[in-house]
Amino acid sequence: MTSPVVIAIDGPSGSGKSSVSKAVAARLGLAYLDTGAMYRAATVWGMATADLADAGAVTTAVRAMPLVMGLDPVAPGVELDGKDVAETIRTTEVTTNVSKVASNLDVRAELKRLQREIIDQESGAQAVQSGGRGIVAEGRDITTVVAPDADVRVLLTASEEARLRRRSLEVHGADDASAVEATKDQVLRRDQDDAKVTQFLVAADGVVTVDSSDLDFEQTVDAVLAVVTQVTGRAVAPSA
Ligand SMILES: Nc1ncnc2c1ncn2[C@@H]1O[C@H](COP(=O)(O)OP(=O)(O)O)[C@@H](O)[C@H]1O
Ligand SMILES: Nc1ccn([C@H]2C[C@H](O)[C@@H](COP(=O)(O)OP(=O)(O)O)O2)c(=O)n1
Repeated sequence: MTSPVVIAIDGPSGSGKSSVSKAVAARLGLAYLDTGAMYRAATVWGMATADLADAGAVTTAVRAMPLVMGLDPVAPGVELDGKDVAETIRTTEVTTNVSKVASNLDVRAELKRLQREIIDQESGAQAVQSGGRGIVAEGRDITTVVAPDADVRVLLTASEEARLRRRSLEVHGADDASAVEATKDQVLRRDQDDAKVTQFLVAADGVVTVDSSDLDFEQTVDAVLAVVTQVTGRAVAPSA
């Protein structure tokens, strides 16, 4: 039996972190943690119970946030106060506001603590006992701050053009000039704001860069799986 593995994946908006990480976790039979979903849930909770302009009140709210993260890569799920908020956390209003909450360093400390707890639970002694195989965690600071000791660390990048086109297709169902323009705030402005508190544009020492600009989705998943095999020696089961 192989010991549990921790795979950390960071990258900018639209680089494919969430979709690729889910596919990698599913292929390897690992748990999946979407840390961006935790910042989004913190934003929903902050908007519902505090004033987002009041950093102290948001911190207090997030410390008491009744959040449950689903770790199944096929159906991850996010629950806040017993309610499924998987769709709410992806609304434009939340996307527009999330960087405000993510730039609060006390909120970051609290979410990092929760993220480490989940990663330990899926990769530590408890996981070995329960037959857990490990976890893929993705976000902006997983390779550098949350899990710098991860077995595999990947920075997933893509050109600005490719990222805008993908997000535009996803959100507006089109990638013509006006759809791409309407996506810029969600991608470029947000990356600019996020880059003030996290370092996800350049790979840190020991982090392998996978550039997906000219790869399709399956090729990107294969490229990340190849890094996993190269770094850990784990063979990847062929897809069904
Ligand atoms: N290599 C790729 N080629 C084309 N489209 C991709 C690729 N990787 C991801 N996508 C698509 O781009 C969109 C954004 O991907 P997502 O995983 O949400 O990015 P991120 O989590 O980095 O913001 C999704 O619709 C996804 O299916
Ligand atoms: N580890 C993380 C993950 C996300 N964030 C912040 C930055 C992002 O704007 C938000 C939402 O992250 P998410 O991964 O859902 O963003 P995408 O829309 O997939 O690009 O959370 C962070 O600061 N640190």
